[in-house]
Amino acid sequence: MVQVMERTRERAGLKQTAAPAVPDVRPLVYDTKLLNLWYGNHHALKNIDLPIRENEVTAIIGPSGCGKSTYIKTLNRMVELVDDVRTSGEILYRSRNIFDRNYPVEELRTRVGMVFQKPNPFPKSIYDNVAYGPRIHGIRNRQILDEIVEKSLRGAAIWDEVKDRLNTNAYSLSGGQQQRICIARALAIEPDVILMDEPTSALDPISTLKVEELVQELREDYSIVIVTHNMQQAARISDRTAFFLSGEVVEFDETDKMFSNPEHKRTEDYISGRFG
Ligand SMILES: Nc1ncnc2c1ncn2[C@@H]1O[C@H](COP(=O)(O)OP(=O)(O)OP(=O)(O)O)[C@@H](O)[C@H]1O
Repeated sequence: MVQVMERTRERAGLKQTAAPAVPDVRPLVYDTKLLNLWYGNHHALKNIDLPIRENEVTAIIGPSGCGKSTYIKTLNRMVELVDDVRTSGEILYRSRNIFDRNYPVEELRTRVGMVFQKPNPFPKSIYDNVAYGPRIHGIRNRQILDEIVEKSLRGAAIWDEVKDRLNTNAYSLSGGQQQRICIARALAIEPDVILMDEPTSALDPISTLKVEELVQELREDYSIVIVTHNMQQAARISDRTAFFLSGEVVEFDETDKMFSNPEHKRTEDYISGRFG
């Protein structure tokens, strides 16, 4: 078993990049308490307890259909866009329950940006894609917008590649570049948290590497929750990992610990590739 773990870690490049031990003291951004979610009669999330801490990358892993996307979409209440969804329990964001009747969901979505599996830029120029959110929030001053666009594109590590063609349609970019434009678009609203739902699954290996490096850098300023099918990716870039199975959190721990010495047999079987 130890050998299998070692191989997983080696494949993940963990020996070179292992993050230092994660202190348990960073403030909570989210605290999920006994969260249950049903799509109609289908019980998709079961008694989820999960803390998410500031300036950390929290990875959500698990086999297809285990509830990863559902969970991440619950964090910004996007899941409510689906008909016939019911929840119980609490998700505290900065100590306030986002399910409270009078919780301002629009405000939540300005604090919590999201990047999806497939790059989904608008059919607009690179500039307009990034300026979209700030404009919605009423910023019209061109100089301020220019500054936001540049800062966001720099933050998404794509400024140098696009600075001479900001008026080009974002669709003309490669998939990997489009995904970084989408990350810049998320950064432009100055979020507190960035949710990423399999952000590299549609990208080639080089673009994947760029997005992974970017996630590492963004951790300095943001708290990141990333859903990934790719265990090596979770091992490479996250501080903590939650392993979901059939709608439950089987194990949640520091990533290094989970990948070297998992607590539960089901985690060990999954990360060593025995199922999923
Ligand atoms: N809109 C929906 N209506 C009904 N059931 C749904 C809906 N979306 C997801 N489900 C079900 O909820 C469960 C969890 O789905 P979810 O998409 O969260 O899983 P996942 O772990 O993200 O899967 P994948 O890795 O394949 O994307 C699955 O059984 C799925 O079929």
